[in-house]
Amino acid sequence: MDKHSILVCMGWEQLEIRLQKCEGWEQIEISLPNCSSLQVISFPVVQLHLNRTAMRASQKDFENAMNQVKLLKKDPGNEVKLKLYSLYKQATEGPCNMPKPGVFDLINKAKWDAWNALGSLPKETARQNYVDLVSSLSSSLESSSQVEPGTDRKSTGYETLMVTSEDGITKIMLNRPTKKNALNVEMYHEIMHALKAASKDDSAITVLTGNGDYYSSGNDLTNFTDIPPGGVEEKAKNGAVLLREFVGCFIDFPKPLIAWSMSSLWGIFRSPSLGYSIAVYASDRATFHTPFSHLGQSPEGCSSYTFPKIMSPAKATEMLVFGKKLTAGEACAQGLVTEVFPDSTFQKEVWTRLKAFAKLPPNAMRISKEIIRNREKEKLHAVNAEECSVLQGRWLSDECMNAVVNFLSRKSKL
Ligand SMILES: CCCCCCCCCCC/C=C/C(=O)SCCNC(=O)CCNC(=O)[C@H](O)C(C)(C)COP(=O)(O)OP(=O)(O)OC[C@H]1O[C@@H](n2cnc3c(N)ncnc32)[C@H](O)[C@@H]1OP(=O)(O)O
Repeated sequence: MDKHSILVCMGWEQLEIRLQKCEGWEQIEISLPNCSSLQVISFPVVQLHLNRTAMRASQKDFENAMNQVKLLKKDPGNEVKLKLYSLYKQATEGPCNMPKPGVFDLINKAKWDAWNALGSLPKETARQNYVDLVSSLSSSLESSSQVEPGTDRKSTGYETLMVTSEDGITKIMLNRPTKKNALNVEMYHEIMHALKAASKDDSAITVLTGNGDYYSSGNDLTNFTDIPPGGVEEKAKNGAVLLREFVGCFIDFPKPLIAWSMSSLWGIFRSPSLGYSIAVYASDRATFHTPFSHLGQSPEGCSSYTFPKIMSPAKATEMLVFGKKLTAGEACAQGLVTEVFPDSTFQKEVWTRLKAFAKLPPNAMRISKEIIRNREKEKLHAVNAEECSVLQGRWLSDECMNAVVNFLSRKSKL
């Protein structure tokens, strides 16, 4: 009996396949890396040949996969993009042949690390892995886009949120607790989607909150590391467009919006969710922090306009310019928070109030909100545009870059 062994890479796994001839059949033993037992499968010879041919991605498959990547509707995230980049480079140029970028060149260093980590992986295998990865991405993104646009996307339809509707209340909960609910680009888009859906659903009020010990730690600082081919200028421009649209959704949101904060709330999510909510409930252990200057940035979410109006200009300066952190009690005393409850009874107290509010006539609430906010809308959109334009410049500054590098290299925590 003839017996030989080959190693085949499928996706990220390496399989050992042993072949043995057996009267017109070939028997395959597949050894999986994390599995002690061997699986034995018998195929007719002809089928085996077909399968083995199918394992090798052709140049055409590779080119198709490259085109498919350009058509992906949803950002697959930095980690996947780095994998795609490294496999592409390995498949087209072989092992990493670039000098290692400097420590401050975050993006190119991440790319270099990813490519270098592939070592001497053969070009053909890298090509196959690239094709497999793109194919798995296309199918997972297709299945997530099968959700009907405009229909009520429940928790499972979102990657970064949990959205539920009951008792006339739509609850949008940020759901990246391991990252302290930092807002990555996907979360910005999903929040906008969830707000648009909530504005049309049959609930009377909408509640915003966060899962875990942080309501939100603000903008995900790794958003600054994923630089497109157009460079940092293009990144900053896209960031300003995204931020303007994001804040615009809060300005235009028609229903009563209630922020429910049991925990710390930082930066970007704090300004719109406090500035435009008609009520903000906080547990007595919640804190509120806008470290814009610490990060070399400037106010957003219309806070440069709404905070001095809600608080006093002097108190707003302490918060927005000097980054003073407020306790729930202080924020309540200054009008940013509606009411503070002891942590132990917070859920019960707030939920009781929300259920009662949700029974009020929804149209009356919507119209009342409109009349309170409408004459400010134009002004808010103008302030939003101005803040985004100033921030676009700040994102290109050394002050901002250094602050982000310090956080990412764990030199500073605010
Ligand atoms: C050009 C870019 C375009 C972008 C798109 C638009 C952007 C609009 C931006 C508008 C301006 C926004 C301003 C702000 O939001 S300012 C606020 C920014 N936030 C911060 O500075 C907070 C940073 N985080 C911390 O200081 C600490 O994490 C924190 C005190 C919040 C908690 O500390 P703790 O010790 O309890 O927990 P860890 O630090 O271990 O955190 C756990 C993991 O979570 C990650 N994390 C937390 N916060 C962030 C964040 N904001 N961005 C990225 N990652 C975050 C942290 O790294 C840990 O991850 P690992 O477990 O993987 O290490």
